[in-house]
Formats: sequence, C-alpha cells, structure tokens
Amino acid sequence: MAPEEARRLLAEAELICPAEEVARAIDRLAAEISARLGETNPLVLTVMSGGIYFAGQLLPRLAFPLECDYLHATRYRNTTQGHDIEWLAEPRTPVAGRTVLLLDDILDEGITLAAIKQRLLAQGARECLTAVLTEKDLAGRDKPACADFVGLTLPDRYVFGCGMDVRGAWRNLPAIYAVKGL
Ligand SMILES: O=P(O)(O)OC[C@H]1O[C@H](OP(=O)(O)OP(=O)(O)O)[C@H](O)[C@@H]1O
Ligand code: HPA
Repeated sequence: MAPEEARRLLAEAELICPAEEVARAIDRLAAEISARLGETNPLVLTVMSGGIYFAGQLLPRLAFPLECDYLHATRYRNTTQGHDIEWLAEPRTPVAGRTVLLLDDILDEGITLAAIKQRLLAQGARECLTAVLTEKDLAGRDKPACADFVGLTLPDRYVFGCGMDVRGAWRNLPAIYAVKGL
C-alpha cells in the first residue's frame, strides 16, 4: 500500500485498544505462561509475520529457560479475506518430543492455528499450546481451534496494529485499530 494511503487509513480508523491496554494484557499473559510452562523448557515458535510484535514484547517478560524458532504460514496474503493456507517456512528446530508454544497475533476463524497445531503434533510434538495476543469474537460461530492463552478479545471487525496488517501496512503500531467500514 502506498504510504499516503496507509496514513489516510489510520487517520480514518477507530482506536479499539490503546497501547497501555495491550501492554497490560501482555503482562498478564507472561504471568500465565510462566506459571504453566516455566519448568518445561518449551520450544517457542512465532508464527510469522503477524506474531513478530507479540513475540518481541512477550519474550523479555518470560524469565525461564526456553528455545525460540519461527514458522511462516499465511492465509490472508496482504488481503482482508482468508484463503487456503500457504506454508512459507517450517521451523528448523525438531519438534519431536518437545513442549511447543505457538505465538500469534490473532485467532480469527481459527483455521491457521488449527492447521499449524495439527502439523506439529503429526511431527511428534509432545504437546502444542497456543498463545494469541488477540482473539476475534465471532458471536458463537464454531472455530476449529481455541487458544490456551488469550490476551484481548476483539469485535468482529478488520483490525490492525500490534503485528496485524492492513494490506501489508501498520504491523508496527503499539495500539489496535479497526478499519473504517470493515
Ligand atoms: O484465524 P485465521 O482466520 O486463520 O487467521 C489468523 C491468521 O491470519 C493472520 O496471518 P496471515 O495469513 O495474514 O499471514 P501473515 O501473518 O503473514 O500476514 C494472522 O497472523 C494469523 O496467523
Ligand atoms: O482482522 C484481522 N486483521 C489483520 N490480520 C488478520 N488475520 C486474520 N484476521 C485479521
């Protein structure tokens, strides 16, 4: 997206979660994750690209031994509609026998996390837990996956900021916005 369009989109967007609220949610998630996984030497896998902001904020708050790696699966590809999942990168660290913690920015329809979790368990992960910075409230619609740790619940709007993009832009914002009209 052209920078002028990105600026116009942000100017017209609705702020739905200020930066302070996001930071408080990450503090709480860090405490919950530490209590559950502190003794398991987990392999923490960030789902690129959206998970990068959450991982960057969460990891310094986890004061226990862990290993980090990443994978890249995409289904929206710089659009606002989901498609089939495309695998762009597998984790290089073997997952067999490991407690895995997946980090992602948003659980929307749940298709991405369900597919990733199924794949890691099929590769022999001992258990696969999931932490998402946000989850969209789809008003009771069934989802194929639910997260073990959820930071914030968001309305069913197209949102951006904190790792989430709108047509490639604004993953870098420390607050969460909803696109006008979507
Ligand atoms: O719950 P779902 O409806 O499956 O959607 C959630 C997924 O969509 C986004 O990724 P995206 O496909 O946009 O890839 P990206 O992170 O590389 O932009 C987001 O980062 C999640 O991984
Ligand atoms: O609302 C969203 N915003 C950004 N990325 C997303 N991926 C799934 N849903 C969304």
